[in-house]
Amino acid sequence: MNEERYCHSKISMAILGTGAWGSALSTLAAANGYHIKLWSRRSCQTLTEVVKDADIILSAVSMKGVRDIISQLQLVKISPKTILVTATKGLDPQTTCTPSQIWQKAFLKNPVVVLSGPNLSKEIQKGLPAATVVASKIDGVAEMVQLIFSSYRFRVYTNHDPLGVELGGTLKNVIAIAAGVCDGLELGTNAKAALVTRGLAEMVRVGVDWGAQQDTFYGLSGLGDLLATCNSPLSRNYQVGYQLASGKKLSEIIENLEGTAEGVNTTQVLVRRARVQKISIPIAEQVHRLLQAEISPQQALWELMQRDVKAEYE
Ligand SMILES: NC(=O)C1=CN([C@@H]2O[C@H](COP(=O)(O)OP(=O)(O)OC[C@H]3O[C@@H](n4cnc5c(N)ncnc54)[C@H](OP(=O)(O)O)[C@@H]3O)[C@@H](O)[C@H]2O)C=CC1
Ligand SMILES: O=C(CO)COP(=O)(O)O
Repeated sequence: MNEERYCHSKISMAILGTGAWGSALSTLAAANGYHIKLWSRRSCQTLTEVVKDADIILSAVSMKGVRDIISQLQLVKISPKTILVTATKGLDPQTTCTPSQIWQKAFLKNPVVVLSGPNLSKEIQKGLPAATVVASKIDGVAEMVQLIFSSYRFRVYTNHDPLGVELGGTLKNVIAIAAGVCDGLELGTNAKAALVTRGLAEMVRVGVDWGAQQDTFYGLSGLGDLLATCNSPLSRNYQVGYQLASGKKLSEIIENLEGTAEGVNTTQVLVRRARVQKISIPIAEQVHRLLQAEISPQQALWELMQRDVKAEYE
């Protein structure tokens, strides 16, 4: 890594996506004195103008925009030294790939960093304390991104398992929908603890099969994000589940939701992948059937509770 090129006072960063998360991340970096160029589809500046000379390009677009943004960026000549940071928590419906896998395939020579953690953007915008993880396989790259965002109110940890960090943030959205249902049905604290713990077991099974490290799921980007999202009405995914429990239709919930609930798409992709890989994910399967309106929330609970008895670890 060229030290001079990355002298911090000179680092320039472009953030793509000015939704809730892109805006919160730009607030954090700007508070540390970095000059950030923001881009969205509604920007006056072109994407080319915004990413020109950027040392770091951070994408905070929702999953449905990832391929679009990448195609547009491929038309712009970006340096192979430019660090690409992905903050999206979703899965590609066509390939089941994670965003970082898509970014890396499109920009083979560029270092790719995953940023993910228990980061409800509304709390961060209020200045409340939080922590996150930046992960890359390449030494020194995640550390660069760590410095940009670290502050007394935002603690950033590095990690060498980008896939595990990304899958933690992505898969917990499915369990957060189930947690919203659990609270909406007023099933109690015992039920919620069981759901979240067994949900984590499903995340670990899927993640390890995918090639991620098991330990990563017990850290901030896995368990940490699972706890935040399953326990907060600020989470859009939790809201989807909570409102389904009250009898609302999914289409109506999504129409009135502030921002994106990635878990709805992620559930479909996850279930498809788990069936191919023959991985048992009973909670995600019931979330899937509920989102497809094949069963009621009460039936989903019944299906989970009447499964055959088994050992906790097998
Ligand atoms: N909000 C949060 O607390 C957190 C969110 N995340 C993740 O970050 C991602 C974004 O979430 P969030 O900001 O909340 O979502 P929002 O719905 O608030 O914003 C989505 C962003 O994606 C952009 N976008 C969507 N499709 C396209 C496209 N085809 N081309 C260009 N841009 C597109 C939108 O652009 P436009 O404005 O033009 O529609 C908008 O900037 C999600 O994957 C989410 O899971 C991660 C951590 C925390
Ligand atoms: O990922 C998040 C918190 O870490 C945001 O959760 P929601 O997308 O459910 O709002």
